[in-house]
Parts: sequence; C-alpha cells; structure tokens
Amino acid sequence: MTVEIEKLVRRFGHNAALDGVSLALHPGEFAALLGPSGSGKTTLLRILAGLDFPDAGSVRIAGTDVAGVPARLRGVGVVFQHYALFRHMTIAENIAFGLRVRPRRLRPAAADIARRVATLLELVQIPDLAGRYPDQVSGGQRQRVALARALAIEPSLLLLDEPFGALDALVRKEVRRWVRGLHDRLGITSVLVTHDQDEAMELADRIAVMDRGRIVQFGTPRALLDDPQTAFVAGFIGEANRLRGEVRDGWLEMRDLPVPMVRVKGRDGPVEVFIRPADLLVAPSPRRHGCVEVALVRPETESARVVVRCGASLLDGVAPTQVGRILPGVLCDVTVRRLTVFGEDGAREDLHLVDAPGCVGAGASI
Ligand SMILES: Nc1ncnc2c1ncn2[C@@H]1O[C@H](COP(=O)(O)OP(=O)(O)OP(=O)(O)O)[C@@H](O)[C@H]1O
Repeated sequence: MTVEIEKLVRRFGHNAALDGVSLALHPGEFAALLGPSGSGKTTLLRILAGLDFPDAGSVRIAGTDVAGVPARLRGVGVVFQHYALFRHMTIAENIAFGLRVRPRRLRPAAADIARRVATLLELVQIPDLAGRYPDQVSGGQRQRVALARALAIEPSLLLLDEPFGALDALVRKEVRRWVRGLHDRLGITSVLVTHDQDEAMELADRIAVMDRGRIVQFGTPRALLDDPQTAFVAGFIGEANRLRGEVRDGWLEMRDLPVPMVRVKGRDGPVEVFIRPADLLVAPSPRRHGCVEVALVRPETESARVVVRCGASLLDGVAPTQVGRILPGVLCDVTVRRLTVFGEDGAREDLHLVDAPGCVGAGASI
C-alpha cells in the first residue's frame, strides 16, 4: 500500500517541527525515519497515525487523502517504545482492544475476535501468555504483545516509534530481526522511527534522514553511505574522518593530509572533506619514512583498524595486509581510495579525479 506525504508543515509556536516534508513509500516497503533528537520523526509518525494534524500539506494512504479520517479508521497499526499496554487487562484483552473499540458495524463478533487473538498469539510466539497481565511478562514479551495488538486490526501500514528502545541489547537484536521477518511475511508497509543508525541500517529498505524538520536525504542504506548528498548526512551516517580543506584555483588542499590530484569543480574556498575509515588504507612504508605515525591498532579478523597521526589530526583507517608490521609508533604510508567534499553551505562538490598515476580515483599514495 502506498504512502504519499506532500509538503507537510507542523508548527509548535514559532518552531516548525516539520518544515515541508515530502516522502513517497512503495507498497510493502520498510522505511526508517532516522535523525537526531528533535528532528521531527515522532511528529511525522503521529500525523501518519492520525494522532496529530498538520498545518499544511497532505497525507495519502493507498491513494486516499486521510485528512478527515480519524485514527481508528485509518487501518494503521502503531507500536510505541513504552508499549502503552493496559496494565489492568490480560494479554489477550490487550490484543483484542483495537477490535473491541471499533464502531459496531465494523466490529467483528466476539468469537471471531477470540479466534484472531489466538492466531496473533501464535504469530508472535507467545501462545501461553494469553491470561497473564503485562506486569507478569518480560520486556521482550511485552513488545510482542504490543505488536500483536497493532496487527490485530490487520493494518496495511505499521508504524513503529522507537519500538526496541526499552529492550536490552541482545533481546533487541533478536526482536528486531523477528519484526523484519514478520513485515516480509505479512506484506505490509512499515515505518520505523529510530535514532539508532544500526537499527535503521539493518531493518530498512530505505532510510529518510531528518534534520530540523526536513528530510535531507531518502535512500537505501548503501546509497546513504556511498553517496551522501550533504555534509550532515556524511557525518551522521556511518563513520567518517572529517577534515578541513581549501580549494584554490580548483585544486583541493588539506593541511593535515596532502592528497594530490583532486580537482574540485565548485567555487574556491573552504571545504569539508569526509573519508570513511575503510577508504583510508594504511600500509608499512617501503621507504621507511612514511608520512603518518601509527597511534593505535585494533586487530580484527583479517585486518586491523588503525588510528594514525596525520599532522594535527588523528584519523581512522584500516590495514588490510601485513598487519603484524603495523605497530604504534611505526611510520606508514596511507592511500585514500575515495573522499567526498562539501562546500561551506554543506552541499556536495563535484570532484574531478585527475587521471594520472597516484590520483585519488586509482588510490592516492601519500
Ligand atoms: N506537543 C508539542 N508542543 C511543543 N513542541 C513540540 C511538541 N511536540 C514536538 N515538539 C517539538 O517539535 C520538534 C520535533 O519533535 P519530535 O518529537 O517530532 O522529534 P523527534 O525527532 O521524534 O525527537 P526524539 O528523537 O527526541 O523523539 C522538537 O523541537 C519538539 O520540541
């Protein structure tokens, strides 16, 4: 089922929680809203759920403008971080709640509700807990109850607001994989709000990165890592070394890392340069007077993560080979496989990689 969000604005006083947000989701897609605290994720989710209303813009679910449609008639299931289970109701009663409060003409018969609750308890793998109260089950089980309750109305859109936040790390990993499996099996469209990057990367087909009430980039996890459109996205998604640089006469210069042969097409002036650790290769120097000094080495299975001192900067890189020779204090060479350059306004600059030995595109050895 499609979701089309157009130019949504939601203001609280002078503050725009949403400042012209547009987003289109494919049927069956698992999307994540990822961004720092206060960027507008929950506000967007609440508007989708019908729990809050925009000052401008529109939301269409399955092609229908839902502006006048109350929350309980939107066919949307919602799971919140703190589950919001009713403590005085059994697990079965909690799951049945969304069906029991429906208007009479839409409410299934009691026997049908009981059957559906039993099916859902099986689906979320807690068939024996029907008669218990929320306080008598674990956090992971409560989360499954919250999901079953959201799924009881057979939603075609499932909204998840930080649903794993209250779980400990191990349970969290298990429950989130299980949720993704469930999403695939049911063929629903899901939107997850999270500020946990790993969670968004693991679960979502596409991630909308939010900053100050705007979606700054919407793309696959791979695209966000490899092709960030702004300095904010490059710094927020994945790890990156961040260096100050200057473009002079169209050539990039960095004080701490003298990368040769990079032409920048934008205007001359100060720039910010991002290099992922995986793109900064550290190797023993055959000349024995490499340009960087190893500060720290953390061995991994077949390579090592290395921190090197480069001028005044400490940079994260990797040593894919000859790990044993890379030790703190040793002078090494570095090769930059790829870098991304952003102008003062945070927008990405086009790079022209000069086709010459040692150029950045081919791996610039310094
Ligand atoms: N009811 C409200 N009244 C006033 N301001 C609000 C209200 N709800 C949200 N805001 C403001 O709107 C902005 C966006 O809030 P929102 O909760 O959507 O952010 P978020 O990205 O979900 O943050 P978090 O990750 O901390 O939950 C914030 O500046 C917040 O203070």
